[in-house]
Amino acid sequence: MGAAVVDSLLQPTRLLVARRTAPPEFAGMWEFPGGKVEPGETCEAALLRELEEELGIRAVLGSEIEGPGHQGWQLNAVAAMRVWLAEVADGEPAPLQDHDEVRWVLLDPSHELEALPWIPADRPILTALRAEAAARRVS
Ligand SMILES: Nc1nc2c([nH]c(=O)n2[C@H]2C[C@H](O)[C@@H](COP(=O)(O)OP(=O)(O)OP(=O)(O)O)O2)c(=O)[nH]1
Repeated sequence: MGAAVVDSLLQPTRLLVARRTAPPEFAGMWEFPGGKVEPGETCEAALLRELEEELGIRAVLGSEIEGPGHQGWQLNAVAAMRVWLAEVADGEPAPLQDHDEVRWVLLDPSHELEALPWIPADRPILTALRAEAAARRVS
């Protein structure tokens, strides 16, 4: 599962993005930090653990960005990923594991976000995230 770490769950304006170092077909591409559930873990606990291991942060989770399927967002023929909004509770995000760079980017306007070479399967998730952020924006 993945985390859409934003600057504020209440009024998200920036997203924390991470650049993968492996495997070769995804190295250099940007993604939502996260990873797989270990035996006996809930999805939420696994996500919090991955954020700590990968980025050195303690986070609080917000709502799930619901995907079209039961398992969330389809990544390829065999894998899917559920994604939660999250906010940093403690620590400064750093690329400790699996990534070589992390960056805060504006959700809207989206040029910077869209211009990054994302893992292609993540683009529909970005669209849903931006729609959620726009809905929360106080006008
Ligand atoms: N974490 C993550 N994985 C993604 C995203 N988009 C995407 O297609 N994937 C793919 C890449 C991998 O093939 C697969 C799972 O990656 P992963 O990072 O959770 O798993 P991993 O086996 O590399 O590492 P781990 O669970 O041991 O931390 O999902 C994304 O936004 N975040």
